[in-house]
Amino acid sequence: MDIAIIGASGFTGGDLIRLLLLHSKAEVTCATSRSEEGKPVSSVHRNLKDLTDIKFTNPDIENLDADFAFLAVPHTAAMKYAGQLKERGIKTVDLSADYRLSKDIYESTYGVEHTCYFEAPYGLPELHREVIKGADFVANPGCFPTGATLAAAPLAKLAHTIIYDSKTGVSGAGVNPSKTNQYTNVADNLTAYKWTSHRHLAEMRQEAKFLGSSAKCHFTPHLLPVNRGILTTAHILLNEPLTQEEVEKLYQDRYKNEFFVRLQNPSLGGVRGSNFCDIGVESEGTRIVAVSAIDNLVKGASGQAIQNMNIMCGFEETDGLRFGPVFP
Ligand SMILES: NC(=O)C1=CN([C@@H]2O[C@H](COP(=O)(O)OP(=O)(O)OC[C@H]3O[C@@H](n4cnc5c(N)ncnc54)[C@H](OP(=O)(O)O)[C@@H]3O)[C@@H](O)[C@H]2O)C=CC1
Ligand SMILES: CC(=O)N[C@@H](CCC(=O)OP(=O)(O)O)C(=O)O
Repeated sequence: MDIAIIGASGFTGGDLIRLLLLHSKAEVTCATSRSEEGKPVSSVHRNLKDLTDIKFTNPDIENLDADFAFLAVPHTAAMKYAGQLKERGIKTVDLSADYRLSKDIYESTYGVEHTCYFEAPYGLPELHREVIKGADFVANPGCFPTGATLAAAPLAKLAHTIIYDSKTGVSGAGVNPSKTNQYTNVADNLTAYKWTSHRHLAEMRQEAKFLGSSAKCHFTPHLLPVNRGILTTAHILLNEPLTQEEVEKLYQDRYKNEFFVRLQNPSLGGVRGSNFCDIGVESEGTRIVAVSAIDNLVKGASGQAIQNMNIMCGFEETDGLRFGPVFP
């Protein structure tokens, strides 16, 4: 199956190419970048030298010759390509935020008009696998909402409040340098940002609601001086207390058939480079602390996008993704 990656010179585009090298049925035949047009992919993604010989091209959906596409471009750019891909019948996973929310919530959260809106399944397979199966366009979740929602899902319905406290690696900010992600701000440092107003809160609330929860959700992200990974501590405040045994059973039951969710003490090093989400949970009666760890570029983006492609195309769900994290 021929794959096109729109926005292939960025961090998620690079990881899509790297991961798809391992896929048994997919081959990347088109990788776009406007700024790197004509250059070999491996001259930008140097980790891929001698592993791919394709060159960057300009995005041109009208003449695109591919069976499947990934949109790995910033939000608001994705909506410029999505309609055309749909019209051309090219199945697509969009890694941006453009199709994750309802139109009105998207517009109020992102402060822009959505010029090409249609509904798409929210691509968190552990919650939405059945609707992803029949879809031709899937909205890949945000990195923070992936780790946060998986951490709280087994208890969401029983909670009155959920507080997500996340620490993220810097690659979450994309490849372009900025004041926030420059070395002097990040190295040897730890800061909170968008303390009460991060745009991913809308996704977390949407998914809590989907799980039948009426809990109030809150979220504060922190920038950590590492390249990859998100560790989320979810404080789940319950109406009625649960024992440690009861809580563990709820998590085991919920995730017993989920290959990419592992119940063990989570750490960034324990999932780095892989599509796993590791979750640990501890009860303090009416306060349950659930901690999750993901690699933001893999389960938080490109790996989950391939997991969604596998489900959409009827492939083995773990194809291209069945490998261990890099540790130490
Ligand atoms: N980084 C992460 O951890 C995560 C990212 N995401 C989302 O995935 C998407 C990609 O993220 P990331 O790889 O980090 O972003 P980067 O900024 O690293 O890369 C963006 C890519 O999109 C291309 N691009 C930018 N603007 C346009 C445009 N208007 N039209 C066509 N191509 C464009 C760029 O190349 P060029 O400008 O040369 O064309 C580049 O290849 C974003 O929507 C991001 O929010 C989601 C989850 C996690
Ligand atoms: C460190 C950092 O800046 N992280 C980004 C993560 C967002 C992201 O990548 O998710 P989207 O797909 O919704 O853009 C942020 O906090 O905005």
